[in-house]
Amino acid sequence: MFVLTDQNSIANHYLEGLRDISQQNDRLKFRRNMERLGEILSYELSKSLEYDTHTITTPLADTPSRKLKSSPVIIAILRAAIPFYNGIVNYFDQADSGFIGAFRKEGTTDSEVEIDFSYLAAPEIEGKEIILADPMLATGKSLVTSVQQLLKNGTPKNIHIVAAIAAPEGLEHLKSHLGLPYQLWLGAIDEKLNEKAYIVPGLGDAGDLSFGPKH
Ligand SMILES: O=c1cc[nH]c(=O)[nH]1
Repeated sequence: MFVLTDQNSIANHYLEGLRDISQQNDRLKFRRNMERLGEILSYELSKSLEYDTHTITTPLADTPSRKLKSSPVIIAILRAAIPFYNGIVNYFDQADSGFIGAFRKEGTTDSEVEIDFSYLAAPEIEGKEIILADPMLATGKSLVTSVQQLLKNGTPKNIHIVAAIAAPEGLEHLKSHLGLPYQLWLGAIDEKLNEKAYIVPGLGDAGDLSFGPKH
């Protein structure tokens, strides 16, 4: 498991920008900070993938260069993941992408959160490295539901779960329910979920802060 806040890096400034209520009134800045975290976590994740060495030709000479063995497939859980996804696809810029509409029903508490699954548009994933972008890993239920739906498109080789902030309850839920090999790439692990299944201290509602409140 990789956690950005374990390290001294500029990524901590971007995470602070996402969390700090005095900076949250700027939607462009919020989305850009989410995108930056997507980019930085993608870079860290990229070190775990397999590469081939091949020879390229510069204007002056031949030289060896490393190339990804195969491009991962990026899956974004709508809608909060869109800016985070943009950061990931900025780095894996030739990847196939898929989109999932899975959201929790309003008014439910942590213990009774129900996931409404409404949309899947994803490529074949058989034998592929999957990058699943879920910026706020709260209960983990929409993530597990998303993976179950994705399995209609094949069985992946490996799943990289990328989140800006995760709750311990969500990480436990993945451990007991995912049933496939996975790696975690996280901005931070926070303290807990509150009674409405929001991450505490967290940052609030990532979808609303990026795009405005839902009606
Ligand atoms: O705290 C949370 C949990 C889920 N989704 C969010 O946007 N925030």
